[in-house]
Amino acid sequence: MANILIVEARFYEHLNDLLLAGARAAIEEAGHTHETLTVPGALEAPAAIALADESGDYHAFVALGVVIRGETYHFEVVCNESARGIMDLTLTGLAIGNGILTVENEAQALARADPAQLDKGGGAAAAALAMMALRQRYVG
Ligand SMILES: Nc1c(NC[C@H](O)[C@H](O)[C@H](O)CO)[nH]c(=O)[nH]c1=O
Ligand SMILES: CC(=O)[C@@H](O)COP(=O)(O)O
Repeated sequence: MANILIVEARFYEHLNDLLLAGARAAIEEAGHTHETLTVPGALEAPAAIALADESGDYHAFVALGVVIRGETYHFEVVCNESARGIMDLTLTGLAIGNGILTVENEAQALARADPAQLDKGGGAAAAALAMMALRQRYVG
């Protein structure tokens, strides 16, 4: 049994609740345990994962959140830098599934966050578990 940390960037309460439900269901279905850490936004997710990894308590990580385009360039910064930060961590060997949605509007977010629809939270958890298995195979 593995212990998975879900790091949620809680910018939109109702959308994060859906993403969390999907991710938790996928982890429990696979027979693992999970904890949840909440940060203000997607830009804080990579650092939270890096800090939590220092504990040695987690076998994999799932990043969840929703970034919806506003009026300014900040959308690109939040999307690109959170994704880059997570990707950089994966390249150091961490097993991470990225479930941070980057969308144009709330309707797109809802369709993707809802476990009964596209279930991107569950998909991110599945990706984290797949990478954890890969890490266990090659690193031990
Ligand atoms: N606009 C969204 C943000 N913005 C906040 C940043 O992620 C960050 O918390 C802030 O710049 C302070 O460092 N975050 C989201 O997750 N989603 C958004 O739509
Ligand atoms: C993705 C964002 O950071 C966005 O919510 C910010 O909105 P705005 O660009 O209108 O300030």
